[in-house]
Amino acid sequence: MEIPYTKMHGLGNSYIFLDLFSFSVEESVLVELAKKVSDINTGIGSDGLILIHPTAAADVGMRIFNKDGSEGKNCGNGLRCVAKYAFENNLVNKTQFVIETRAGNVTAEVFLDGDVVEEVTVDMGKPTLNRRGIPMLGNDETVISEAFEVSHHPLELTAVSMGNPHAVFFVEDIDEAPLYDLGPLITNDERFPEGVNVEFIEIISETEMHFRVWERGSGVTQACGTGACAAAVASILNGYAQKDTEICVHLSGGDLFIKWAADGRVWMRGKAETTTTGTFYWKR
Ligand SMILES: N[C@H](CCC[C@H](N)C(=O)O)C(=O)O
Repeated sequence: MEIPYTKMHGLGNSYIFLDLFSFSVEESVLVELAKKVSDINTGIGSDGLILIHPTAAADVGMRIFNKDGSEGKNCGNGLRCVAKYAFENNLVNKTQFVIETRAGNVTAEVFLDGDVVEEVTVDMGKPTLNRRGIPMLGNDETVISEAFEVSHHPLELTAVSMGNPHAVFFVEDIDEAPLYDLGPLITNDERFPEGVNVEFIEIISETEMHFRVWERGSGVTQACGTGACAAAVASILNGYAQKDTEICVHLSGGDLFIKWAADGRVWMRGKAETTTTGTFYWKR
């Protein structure tokens, strides 16, 4: 099977993109294909697979599959790449358009340098904060700096969904964050029935933070756009930052700018880059 693809990344969070406006792939092979293309040795190498597909519900649709083949419902870095791809490949003929995700529709706006998309802003919509909406076991309250012990480590959890679940923890020193020790335990913790993306945050100021992530289904990645949104929301919920102010989130792969507006909607601004295009020869 010869599969045309484009590899793109948002701050080093890379995906293999398939353009289903001009190519079709069977639903039944997607999980296996996501694992295959993500593998650096026998595939292409990425944090997962993203489909850009036609949809009656929006200008373009996006589906994201993690490195382990599991399907996520949203992907901030992926959305900025989809917006860049859609504009540069004439899937849309405007600079502001709607992208359908499994978590609902979002609006993206591309900003050009010549005829190349340099930066993308996405209105990510409103976060979900009640436990059942995360989803997380327990009463249907919000989870803000709640005691959360894992493997005898006492932590304080703030839970936020951006259409996908995030467990946010604040640490004094980001370089001491227990990302590799506790990330894999928390992501599969039974208190999160659908698993969870795990973020460790070091607050620098009201408008700046350091950020590391263990992603559900992909492990440690260079960046996570929905995670950065969740981190900004969590920092405001805990009184470390303010609404209506752009917060610079320093991820391993670069900076994202997040604002939780007074109307409750979360805005994400950042770059998206094309790495390469090619053909993946898949011997099933
Ligand atoms: N890297 C993505 C998030 C992937 C989320 C996925 N790991 C899941 O929710 O299962 C981002 O930039 O938002």
